[in-house]
Amino acid sequence: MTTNQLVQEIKKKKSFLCIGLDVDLNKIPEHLLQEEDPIFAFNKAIIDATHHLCVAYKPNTAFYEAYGLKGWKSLERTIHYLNKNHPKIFTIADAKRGDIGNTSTMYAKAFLEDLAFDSVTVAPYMGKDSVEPFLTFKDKHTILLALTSNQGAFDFQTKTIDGKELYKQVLEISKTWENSKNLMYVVGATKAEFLADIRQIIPESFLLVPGVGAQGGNLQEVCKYGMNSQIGLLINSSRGIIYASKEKDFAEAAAIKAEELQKQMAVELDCHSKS
Ligand SMILES: O=C(O)c1cc(=O)[nH]c(=O)n1[C@@H]1O[C@H](COP(=O)(O)O)[C@@H](O)[C@H]1O
Repeated sequence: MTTNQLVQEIKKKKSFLCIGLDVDLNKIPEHLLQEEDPIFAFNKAIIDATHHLCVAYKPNTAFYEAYGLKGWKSLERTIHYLNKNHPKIFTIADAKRGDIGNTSTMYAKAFLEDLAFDSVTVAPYMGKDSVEPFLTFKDKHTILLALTSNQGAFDFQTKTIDGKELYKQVLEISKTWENSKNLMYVVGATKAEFLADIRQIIPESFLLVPGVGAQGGNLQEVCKYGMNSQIGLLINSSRGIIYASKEKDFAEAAAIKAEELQKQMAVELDCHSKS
């Protein structure tokens, strides 16, 4: 999917919501455990109930890899279901990969070619040659970790090296890489106060912003400092939506939570279009 297509969908649905499909078998309704593939059954119900409210889904691959081959099969079924039934929805493999060049090429093939996600999250720590293989795929996107939502972000990312914070160097240096137009960046919603500075460096890029809901990030703050002329934001919530209920009404409860966020986003989009 191109960035333009994503922007069109955001405007059409009045939503820049990304729903995180982080499925934990201990947290899903018990009746689903009788299904042949409980993870896919859960995801399908969540997708069927929420697809009109969001523009992206983000399965975090850890939640699938944890269940071995069965988990990988559930991930494959989920992405196939999305690509077949909702081709205009942006898909993110949250895999946080990155390695020496030839290995990164294989990671990129796994997520962008074989599973056919629109994008994959990548760690920048190993540098240019570890990220560039992901950037060669046409109309696919590499979402680079810039300033993450967790407390550990202050261990390295905000440290000053050669007179500048490390996360700012990630943003500046990655902009110079080949096919950098295919880059998006992760900035945690819990770090909204950094967004004004971040927008100085990457005014045009899309940001994936996790951390609203369970981690306490504030949607309005993120919009105030993070929105650009093309909206430029995908705000993710995982647990806050998908585990709204552990009963048979889990999908309806998820839709209610998703709609709450979508409505707040519609207000932000209205204000933005008038300003
Ligand atoms: O790359 C991510 O998506 C990510 C980056 C980050 O800085 N913080 C963060 O929470 N995430 C992911 O976003 C999701 C957040 O989930 P909830 O806290 O349940 O909404 C999880 O899949 C995290 O792995």
